[in-house]
Amino acid sequence: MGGMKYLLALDQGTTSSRSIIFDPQGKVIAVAQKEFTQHYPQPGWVEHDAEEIWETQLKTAKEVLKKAKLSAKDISAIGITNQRETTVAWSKKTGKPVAKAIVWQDRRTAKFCDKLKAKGEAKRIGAKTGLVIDAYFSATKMHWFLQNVPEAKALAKADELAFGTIDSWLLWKLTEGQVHATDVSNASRTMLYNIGTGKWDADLLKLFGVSASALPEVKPSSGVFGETSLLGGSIPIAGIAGDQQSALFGQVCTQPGMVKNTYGTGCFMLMHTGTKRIVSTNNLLTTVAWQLGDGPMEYAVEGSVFIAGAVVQWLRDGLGIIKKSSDVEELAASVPDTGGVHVVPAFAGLGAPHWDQHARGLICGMTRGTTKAHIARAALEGIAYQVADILNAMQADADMKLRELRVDGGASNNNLMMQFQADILGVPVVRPVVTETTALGAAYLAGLGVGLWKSPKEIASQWEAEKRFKPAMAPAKRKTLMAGWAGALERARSGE
Ligand SMILES: Nc1ncnc2c1ncn2[C@@H]1O[C@H](COP(=O)(O)OP(=O)(O)O)[C@@H](O)[C@H]1O
Ligand SMILES: O=P(O)(O)OC[C@H](O)CO
Repeated sequence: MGGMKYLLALDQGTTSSRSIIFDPQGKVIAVAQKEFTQHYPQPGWVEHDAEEIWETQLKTAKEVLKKAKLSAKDISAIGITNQRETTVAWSKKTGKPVAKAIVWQDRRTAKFCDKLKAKGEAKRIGAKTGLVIDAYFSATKMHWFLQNVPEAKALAKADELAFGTIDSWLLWKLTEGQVHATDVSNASRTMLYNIGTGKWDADLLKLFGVSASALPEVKPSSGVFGETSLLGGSIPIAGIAGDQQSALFGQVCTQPGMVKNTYGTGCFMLMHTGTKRIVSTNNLLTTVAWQLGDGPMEYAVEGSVFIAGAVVQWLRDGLGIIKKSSDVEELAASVPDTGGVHVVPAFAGLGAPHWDQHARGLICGMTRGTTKAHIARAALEGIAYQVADILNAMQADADMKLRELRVDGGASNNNLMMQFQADILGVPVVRPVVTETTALGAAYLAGLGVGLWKSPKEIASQWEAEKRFKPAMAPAKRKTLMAGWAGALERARSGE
């Protein structure tokens, strides 16, 4: 493949490490993927071995080059995109992690979060970071390391401790300990970064006991971070973004008001708001979308649903009513509606816009005629209703009506669910040809970082729709169904 240069995206997700090579037209050339171990040492705890993350990531990067029959000299730049918030603590001297990484889903700091809320910290933290107080974000995880891991405490005292989200950890390993940096989008998920000033916030560092010297340098999402020589030649690392922001970029939602929703294990909906920082009055998060080179900081509002595709896994593994995830569509389509059944998949509490840590899942509205098909259909609709709650909150925050919703992620392949989503939203749902949008976003950022393109405008024409789902439900029916969902949701809530 002489002459042409390619982009390599490293997509480090919650359950697997992936590497994808794209050509300059944004077409996938090759993919390599490796799952890694999830550690659940106690109820509510979720950990990853940072060394295993690095090893699987490096392996897939080498493998994807082999598959594509390319070498380092054929790659213009590397882009990193990652599961967000997950926190690694390591020694700057030895480069070794002091403990397992604490994953974004880990709830061990929920009590500490309750204390912070009781102390009335929500307003100050919200104003500085755009986040709500929740165990989800990195700051309380860093605090936990400092309180509970003696080596972290000792290294912090000697000024030899490094903290980082997964992007920083991979960058450190790729540059063999030369670069300790992160990008603005990942920094914005730590709860230590002031998204207005663009700096680590001194008050918050004090509140969580973290010293600035342990934190990575914050840089634009696109631009050269460093170089790696581990793939058989020197390659610049020129783009970094958290996976949801990266998917927003890969969906080319680069104009204010454009929205994407990713249907994976959970759902993450982001609306680009340009250089304007919208403060949600409906319990959504304000987050940094990206910063391109020396351009301005761009923002997004975000709603996160903790359980989406995971409810389909539960139908498969918990109830055993389907063999594989994709079977759910045929089963659900075998009945014309749910027969009044609702499934509220609040297995891990409720995320945005409800933020109820203690809510639990339920199935309601069953009659003697209810079958597994009704339950399967209601489970899919339960995903779509949660997304509708978020979009309604977003439209209220931005005071606008959405023109179309761009979708991606494994569960977006479900046509029945996508049609119901369009129906219940009253907004067209559009699925692109390239659904590897997370990795594509990182490739785009890296390409911009080395000047392969001059601006996102040059990339916009690469986005192409594969299927468009048009809303076909009468508004009165939509209203009745949404009211039914609201009733079910109320029953699932903890009353906290
Ligand atoms: N056809 C389908 N219908 C509904 N859900 C599906 C379908 N195919 C896959 N899923 C769900 O999508 C999720 C996998 O999507 P993926 O984007 O790979 O997730 P993640 O990146 O969070 O691991 C799983 O939870 C799976 O149950
Ligand atoms: O790794 P994913 O795709 O499940 O995404 C995780 C999110 O970034 C968590 O905020």
